[in-house]
Parts: sequence; structure tokens; C-alpha cells
Amino acid sequence: MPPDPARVRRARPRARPRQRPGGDRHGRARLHRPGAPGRPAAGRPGRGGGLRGRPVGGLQERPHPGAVRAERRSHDHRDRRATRDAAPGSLRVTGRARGRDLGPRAFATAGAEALAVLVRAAPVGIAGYLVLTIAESGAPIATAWLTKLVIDRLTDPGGGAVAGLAVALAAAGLGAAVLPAIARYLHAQTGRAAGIVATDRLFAASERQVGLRRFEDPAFLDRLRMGQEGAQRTGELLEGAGGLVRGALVLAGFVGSLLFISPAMTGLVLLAAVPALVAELMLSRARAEMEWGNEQTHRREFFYSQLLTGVDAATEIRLFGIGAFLRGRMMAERRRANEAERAMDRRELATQGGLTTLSAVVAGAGLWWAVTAARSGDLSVGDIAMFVAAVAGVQASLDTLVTSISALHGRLLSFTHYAAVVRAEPDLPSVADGAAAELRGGIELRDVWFRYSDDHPWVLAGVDLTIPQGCSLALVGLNGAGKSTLVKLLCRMYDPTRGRILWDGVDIREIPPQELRARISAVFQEHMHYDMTAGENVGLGDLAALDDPRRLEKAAEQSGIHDRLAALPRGYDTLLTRTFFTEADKDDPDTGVVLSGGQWQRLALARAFVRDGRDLMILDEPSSGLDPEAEHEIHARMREHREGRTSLLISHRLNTVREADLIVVLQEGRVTEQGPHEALLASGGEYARLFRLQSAGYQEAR
Ligand SMILES: Nc1ncnc2c1ncn2[C@@H]1O[C@H](COP(=O)(O)OP(=O)(O)OP(=O)(O)O)[C@@H](O)[C@H]1O
Repeated sequence: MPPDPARVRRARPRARPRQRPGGDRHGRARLHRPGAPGRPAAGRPGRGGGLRGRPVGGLQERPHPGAVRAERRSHDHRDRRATRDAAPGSLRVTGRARGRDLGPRAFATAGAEALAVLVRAAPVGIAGYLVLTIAESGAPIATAWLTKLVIDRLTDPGGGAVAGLAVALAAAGLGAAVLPAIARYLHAQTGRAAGIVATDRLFAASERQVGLRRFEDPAFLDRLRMGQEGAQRTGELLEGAGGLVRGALVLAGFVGSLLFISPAMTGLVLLAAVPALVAELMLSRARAEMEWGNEQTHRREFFYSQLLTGVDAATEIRLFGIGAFLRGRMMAERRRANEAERAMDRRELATQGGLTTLSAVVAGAGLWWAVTAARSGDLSVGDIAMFVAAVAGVQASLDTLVTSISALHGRLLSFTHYAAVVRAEPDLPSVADGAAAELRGGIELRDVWFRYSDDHPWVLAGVDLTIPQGCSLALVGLNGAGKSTLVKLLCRMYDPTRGRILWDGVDIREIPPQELRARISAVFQEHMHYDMTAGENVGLGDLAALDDPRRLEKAAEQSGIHDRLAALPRGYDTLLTRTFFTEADKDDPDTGVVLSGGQWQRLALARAFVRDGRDLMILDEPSSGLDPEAEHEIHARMREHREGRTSLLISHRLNTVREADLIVVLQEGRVTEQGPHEALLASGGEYARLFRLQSAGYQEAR
């Protein structure tokens, strides 16, 4: 029973909602978002005019999908930092780095990456598509020449039979109609296959990130989202390349034909195309920069729209009456983005208007010259037909070339983000070989210092602490003392800025992260709500247990949630969400259920218990959402479970930690007291003060 790729949700934070960069603070999966509402398509309007026919090919730009993540509180601060120069190898996007991203080197890397994906995904499809593209390019040229020959023979009394030519003309017409349809089919197939390969590689690359740093970096998350869009649209690169080939071949064919009739007119038509090419490339680059510049705006807009449409904030929004306020902010962001897009549209309109006029003037002048030449007998009627077709063909193929180059530029730009993510170095160095041995002595933190970045204050400032094997250790301290941070360091989500963490004397940096983590079980303060079945919510703690109902039930019994899960309409197979249901399902109570906060907390505990037999059990505020009876019961069970095992319990409810073998007080990033409950009480320090404060509160209530 493999887990569905379902949406996941982070537990509702208790007292202090911690907004995560890259996600709404409720932890919804957020790599994908639909296009921002009401955004105009970013495609370039086709230029018409003159004798130009339908463009021979090319791509349509799609609306830029905008941002995917919610804003976080510290976001402005981070944005300011993001505008500073990026360190070498950093994925932060800065002004200068942005220039580099649009440079030839980044495009070459992206091109190489795209080619690798396409070749791996569908080599036969690509070859077939290119062969058809070449064949398709010959059809308009053959049609033009055959038409000229037919007209010349018809207008010349001794011109000869036209039946063969007519059949050839019909065959060319058939080719022109059928080949593009087959090429489109092949392109669609190839595009889908490439999308799968590219998306898989992108997500595998994101999983290769050992710790959390990249996921707290807004620029990396932007790249991940834009890279995802690039990955899904890899096939469009092939279409762009096909457009280039087709445009170049048709251009060469018609230029040759036009040269045959008038070298001077050929030069004029080609000259008129140069400004078009340059202008379109400049427009394409400007649009890419505008879209990138709008990224922050879309991210904020998305944040407000999620708040306004999601269930999580609905209660507060209604009670506080802040809907209109939030909507106003959302619309302000939309207007700001629209303003930038409007300026770009105007620039495109002006440029393309000028180019269209130029094309029409060149075509009109050519036609006037051809008709005059025919009057004086220098050109035949067939020559005029050929001339008209050639001018139209040259202009259309130039248009195809310009459109393809511009669209390729845009697609490659998305792909530069893809390439940056796929080639990103892991955020933490890690060794590939070796295994963490079973814990025998203990875990030791030696003079551990840590801060989230150079701009942040120290969270841990020289922590010395030993967690002996088999010891139940409780970590206490005020809000923000660094308890959860210490836990993340133990799991190697970050490395200490200074100092070392030793697992039986071995620095945990010398143990492969997956091996280290396989030895740890945990309930995190911000545990997850997976929008999956009850069984999967437990079994995700150890995938091997997913197909073992007995193990799932045992873990659920330990956390006191088994009876509730067993009584669900479909037992452990009941979905714990109503997110995926349609209008038709909405009144069917069997389809999915909603659990309470405390029940989710018990599920998180079950998920930790199913990882039975690990060397270290971390319990970060495991009972904060439980009622007093449940809390008492759970702590009794946890005590049983901890017996003889190494555990680290974090709790603000000091009555739940008093039976730990060792209680450690963390204050301003340092260990200030440690010992058993009685000894700490007797010493009259911070622990004794907090404990008495809390128990006095209970006594007053009596
Ligand atoms: N991802 C992060 N980036 C930057 N600062 C962070 C991050 N996570 C936590 N902090 C900061 O680190 C400090 C310690 O936070 P931590 O969550 O470790 O405290 P705690 O002792 O677990 O607090 P609490 O009892 O409230 O859960 C806080 O000042 C917090 O603002």
C-alpha cells in the first residue's frame, strides 16, 4: 500500500505560529500552483501584414504562473538580503546573479540539460519529429514552384500537359496538411515523456538536499517552482527547435526562389527582417526580466488568496472581520503586477506595430515592382505567383524563426532554473559510505554554537551536553531558548556553526545522514497532517510497516488512538481529509473524516512509535494538544516506552518531565542546570523557579 502522492499538512502550530519560507504556515504542499487569476497570456501577438501567410511554426508563450508560496513574516528582511550579492555557488538571486542567469553560459547549461532530458525521455520520438519537420518544410516551397509551372503552362499555348503537375501539386498539399498533424502528435508524446523525466530529476535533486537551509531560502524555492514549470514544459523546447529548423529550411528555399526572380528584392526582404529579429529578442529578454521582477508580487498575492480561500484562516478572518483588509492587500499586489505587465504590453505593441508596418511596406513595394515587370514582359504570370508566394514565404519563415527564437529563449530561461536546482550542491556536506552503529555509549554535544545565518543571533552559544545511552533526558527552557533547534542539529538538519556532535565518539558529519536518521524516531513540535489514510498516517513513520496492519495497530494502541481509527467508516483505510472530494462526495460521511488537534497529535506519536527499536526517541512537545486525562495516560505510556531507551523529551509542562533521569535547562543558548528533578528543586535555580511557578498556578486553582 504505497503512500499516495497526497497533499501534506503541517500541524497547526500551538502558541507561536512559525511561518516557513516556501510554504504557507499550515505546511500545505506548495510546489505547484495554478496560474495567477486573470493574468494575461504572455505570448507575443503575431505580426501580420503584407503578403505574409500563416507563420510556419513556433511556440505560444503561456501565462506566467506566478508564485506558489505563502509569505512569511521575516520575508521582507530576507528579500532585502536576497538583493545583496550572491556568494559563489549560492542559489540566491541577486541583481548581478540575475544578469548571469540570463547570460549565454546559463543558457548553454540549460540547453545541455534539456537535451539530456529529451534524449533520455524519447530518442526515437525526437528523431521522428525532426525528420517530419524537415519533410514538412519542403511542402510550401514545392507548392509554390508547382503553382508557378502550372500557371506558366496554362498561359503559354505551347506549354504542354499539366496533369502530372496537378497530381504533384495535390501530393504537396496533402503533405502540407498531414505532416504537421503527425509531427504534432509526436511532439505531444515526446513532451509528456520529457516532462516525466525532467520532473523526476528535479524532485530527486531537491531530495538530495541534506538539510533544511535550501528550503528556507526564498530564492531557491522560487527556482524550484520555476524549474518545475520548466520541467513540465520541456517538450516546448523541442517544438521551439523544430520551429527553428522549419523556419530556416523554408527561408533558405524561398530565398533561393526569390533570388531566381530578383536578387535586389531578396536583399530588401532580408534586410527588413534584421530589425525584427533584434527587436523580438530584446522584447523576449525584457519580458523575462519583468516576469522575474513580478515574482515577489505574485508570491504575496498568492499568500493572501490562500488565506482568503482556505479553511485554516477562515475562522479568524470572519471573527476579526479582516476579509476586506486582506482582499485589499491582495488586489494591491495584483494591480502592481498588472502595471508592470501593462508597461511591457505597451512596449511590445509599439515595437510590433512598427515591424508590421515595415513588413507591409516591403511587401507592397515588391508587388508593385513585380506587376510593373510583368507589364513590360520581364516576368511571366507564373513568376508573379512565385514572387508573391516567395515574399510571403520568406516573411512567414522569418516570423517563425523570430517566434521560435523568442519562445526558445523564454523556455530556456525557465530551464535555467531547472538546471540550477538539478545541479545545486547539497546544502550540507555528507559522506556516502558508512553506517551509524547501534548507540552504546551516548550522544555528546561539545561546545556547540549555532546561528541560522550570519545575520541571525546565536541560538546555541557553547552547549556542552551528554545524552547517555539508555537515559531519558528532558530539555526545558523558555520560548526561544533553542530547544527545537538543538533537536534539529541532532537530526542533522543543520550543522553546528562551531563545535561537534558525537555519536559514540563519531562526529555525526562522518555518518551518512540517512543512516543517522534511520536510528532516530521523533515527534516534532510542528508535526505533519498528511492528507492520506489513517493507516498511511501511521505507517509513514516506517514504510516497512505500511503493509503490516498489526504493527500499525500496535503503534496506534501505544498512542491511544487505535479505538478511534478502528471505528472510522473504513477503519485504517479511511482518508483523514476531505480535500480530495468532489461535490458529489461532499455529503458522504464515509469518504473522509476530519480529526481534532489532539487526535492528530496522537497520530504523530503513533508515527514515532511505529519506528520502534530506534536508538534515540525525540519527543518535542508531544502532548501539548492533549486533554489532561490523555496527557496523563500518554505520558505513562511514554514512560513505559522510554524504559531503558535513550530519549529526549521537550516539554513546557514540568510535571511531565519530573520523572526523567536527567533534566537539562537551556537558557540563552547554554546549559545552565542539569540533574534529576529533586536535585534541581533543591538547588533553587531556574528550574525550581519555573516548577514552583507552574505548580503554584495549579494550587491557586484548587
Ligand atoms: N528557521 C529559522 N530561521 C531563523 N531563526 C529561527 C529559525 N527557527 C528558529 N529560529 C529562531 O531560533 C530561536 C530558537 O528557536 P527554537 O524553536 O529552537 O526555540 P525553542 O526553545 O524550541 O522555543 P519554544 O519553546 O517556543 O518552542 C528563536 O529565536 C527563533 O526565532
